[in-house]
Amino acid sequence: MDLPLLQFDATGAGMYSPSAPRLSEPWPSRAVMCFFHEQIAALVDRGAARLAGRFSVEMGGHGIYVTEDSRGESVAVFHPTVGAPTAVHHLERVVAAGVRSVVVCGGTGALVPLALGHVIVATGSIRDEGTSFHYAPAGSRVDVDPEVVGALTGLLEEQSVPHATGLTWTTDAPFRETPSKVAARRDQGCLVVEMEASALLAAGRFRGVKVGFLLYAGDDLSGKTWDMRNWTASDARARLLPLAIEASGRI
Ligand SMILES: O=P(O)(O)O[C@H]1O[C@H](CO)[C@@H](O)[C@H]1O
Ligand SMILES: O=c1cc[nH]c(=O)[nH]1
Repeated sequence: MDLPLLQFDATGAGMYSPSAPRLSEPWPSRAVMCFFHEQIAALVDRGAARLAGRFSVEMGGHGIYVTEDSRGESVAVFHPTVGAPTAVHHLERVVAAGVRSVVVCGGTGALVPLALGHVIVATGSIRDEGTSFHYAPAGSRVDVDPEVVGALTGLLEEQSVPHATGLTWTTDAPFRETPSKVAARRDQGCLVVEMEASALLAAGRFRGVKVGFLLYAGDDLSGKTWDMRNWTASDARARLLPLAIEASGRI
């Protein structure tokens, strides 16, 4: 089949390259991609993070914040918008700025019975999106670096945070999560579904950057019918952002 997505070009450089967003202070070498707008706002409200720059207006003009971990080291925090192409666009821009390790904290749909808010450390992802195919040869799966998984689970164990480890299904089309696809991904070993992980992993590897994921179980797709579980109000979000900030110094 003459599918353009199968024509990965391993050697070609892009005709143009990502540029670094300007910051009002030096760019940290670590970042947290946080999908929880309200938790970034809360961090700023309590004076723990400051606005230091913005992404371009075309990409939504999201703020780029700088905070510190428990050792006083700087970490950039930003929302990467929803979906693989724009998440990777934001990753490319921060890598151009010198970021070398990224922890993603986000929500997912549970494909297996998992309590709302249960934390999942992704060990890899099924590539059911298009963006990763521009960064890695065609294949069904991309794995997280086992050392990154170990660093994240180590932190969670230290802090007594119950968690599961396993695969995530990254889809471009959340409204096409059909019962048979859910069953097929579950049979492949996926615990959860989200929209960015495999693309971020492939792009991170292509650029030589470490990427890890602290996710939580949100809405429930493990039964016969979908249960929203009011998942975007889960208190896991407030717990995950500080853990991700700390974890970015461990991967
Ligand atoms: O709630 P967040 O963490 O954005 O993550 C999941 O939810 C969004 C889809 O509703 C996608 O971004 C998906 O990855
Ligand atoms: O991508 C996603 C995220 C949460 N829940 C879903 O069903 N899909």
